Amino acid sequence: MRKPIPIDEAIERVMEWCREGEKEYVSLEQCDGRILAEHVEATMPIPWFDRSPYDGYALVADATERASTHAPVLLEVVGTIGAGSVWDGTLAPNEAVKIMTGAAIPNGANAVVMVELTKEIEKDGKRFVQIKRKVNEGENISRVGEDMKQGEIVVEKGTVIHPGIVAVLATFGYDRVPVMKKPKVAIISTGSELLHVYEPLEKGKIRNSNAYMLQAQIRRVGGEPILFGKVADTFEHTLHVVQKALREADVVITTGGVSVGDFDYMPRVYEHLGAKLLFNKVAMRPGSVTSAAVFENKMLFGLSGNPSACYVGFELFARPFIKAMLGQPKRYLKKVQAVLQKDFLKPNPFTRFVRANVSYDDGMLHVEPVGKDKSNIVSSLAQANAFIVLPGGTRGFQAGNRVDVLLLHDEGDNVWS
Ligand SMILES: Nc1nc2c(c(=O)[nH]1)N[C@H]1C(S)=C(S)[C@@H](COP(=O)(O)OP(=O)(O)OC[C@H]3O[C@@H](n4cnc5c(N)ncnc54)[C@H](O)[C@@H]3O)O[C@H]1N2
Ligand code: MOO
Ligand SMILES: [Mg+2]
Repeated sequence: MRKPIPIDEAIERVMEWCREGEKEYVSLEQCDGRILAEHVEATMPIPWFDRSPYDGYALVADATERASTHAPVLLEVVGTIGAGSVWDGTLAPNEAVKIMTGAAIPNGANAVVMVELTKEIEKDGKRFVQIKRKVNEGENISRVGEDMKQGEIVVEKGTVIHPGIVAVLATFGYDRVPVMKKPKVAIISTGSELLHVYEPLEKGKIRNSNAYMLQAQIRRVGGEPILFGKVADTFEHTLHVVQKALREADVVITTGGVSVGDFDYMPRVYEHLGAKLLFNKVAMRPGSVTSAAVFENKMLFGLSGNPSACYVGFELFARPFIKAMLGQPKRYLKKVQAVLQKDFLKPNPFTRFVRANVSYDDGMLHVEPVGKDKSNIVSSLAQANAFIVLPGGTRGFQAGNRVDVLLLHDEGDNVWS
C-alpha cells in the first residue's frame, strides 16, 4: 500500500533538490522568450544627451520673458538640425535653432517651443521665428537620465525576455545577451501499446500522445525537450533507456508504468538504480500515482500514463523544478479565484484538478468545467484553459461558489473593449 502525501509536501520534496543551471550567450535577435541570466544595469544614462521631444525651436528661455500675443519676440534662426545632427555653436539669447524631434539640444539652449506655436518670417535675407508666449527654462527638453539613470537595475535576472526587454537590451548595446541555458529534459514513454504517430493502427495499440504533449509543455516553460522514444513494458528495456537518459539529460521524465500493474516497471527501475524515492503517491486526482526520485542529483519524474494525469503531474512538479533551474522566481501556475458557473457535485477525497474554461465577464472571472473529467481523457485537455482546484476533503461544489483556478495559458481576447 502506498501512502499518499499532500501536494504541498510533494512539491517541497522535489524543490529541495533543485539547483540553478548555467548561463550562455545568444544573439540579441534570438534572445526573446529566453530567461535573463544577469540583471540589466543601466551602464549609462538614457537618454545620454539632452534632446528635443518635439519638432520646434531650441532657444534661451530668458529671451521670451516678455513675449505676448501683442508683443511677440523675434529670435534669429541660426541653423536647422534633424535627429542625428549636432549644432556646433553656442546659442546666444537672441537666437534660436530649428530642431527636430530626437536632435541634441544645442549648447546654450535651455528650452524648446513647439513649431505649432511659432511663425517663421524672413527679414533682410535672415530667418526669424516669432514667439507669442513665455517659454519656461527646461520646457520640452528630454533630460539626460530621464528614461534610465546610470547604475539603475532596469530588468532583473530570471525575467523572461519579452519585446520591451529586447528594446532595453538594444538600447544598451547588448549584441550578445546572457541567458540561462535551457535544462535538457528527457522524455521517455513507457508502454508496449504505444505506436509512433506515423505507424498504422493495430488492435490494442494507441498513438503516443504524451511524449508530444510533454515536449510542448517543456518548451513552454523554457526547457529543451529530448525525446527518448517509447519503450516496451519490460524491465530491462525500461532500465536501459532510463540509464541512457540520465547520462544525457538534466531531468528525466517518464510516462506510464508507475502504478501497481504487473508491467508497471518504474518502481523496480528506481529500486534497481538505488535512486532516492521522494514519493510514489500524491493526494490528488488525476495523477495520484505520480512519483519522483533522485539519482545522482538528477530528478526523475515518474508521471502517470493517463494523459490528463500526465499533464497535471508535469504542471505541478516538473514545471516549478525546470523554472527554478532557469533562475525564475515565478515558478508556479498563476492561481486566481473565479465564480463556478455549473454544479460540480462529486465529492473530493483527494484534491481535484478539473479541466475548465475561465472567462472574464462583467468584471468577474467565471469558470466552468469543460469536457469529460476522467483521467484517461485527452479531448478536455485540448479544450481547457484552466484547472479548477477543489481541495481534498470537500464535498461537491455548486454554481455560484468561489473556487481557486490555475491558469494554463494566456489566450488574449476576441474583442478590443
Ligand atoms: N488497481 C489499480 N489500478 C490502477 C490504479 C490503482 O490505484 N489501482 N490507478 C489508476 C490510475 S488513477 C492511473 S492514473 C493509472 C496510472 O497508470 P500508470 O501511470 O502506470 O500508466 P500506464 O498503466 O502505463 O498507462 C495508463 C493509461 O495511459 C495510457 N498511456 C500510457 N502512455 C501513454 C502515452 N504515451 N500516450 C497516450 N496514452 C498513454 C495507457 O495506454 C493506459 O491506458 O493506473 C490506474 N490503474
Ligand atoms: O493517477 Mo490517476 O490519474 O489519479 O486518475
Ligand atoms: Mg499502469
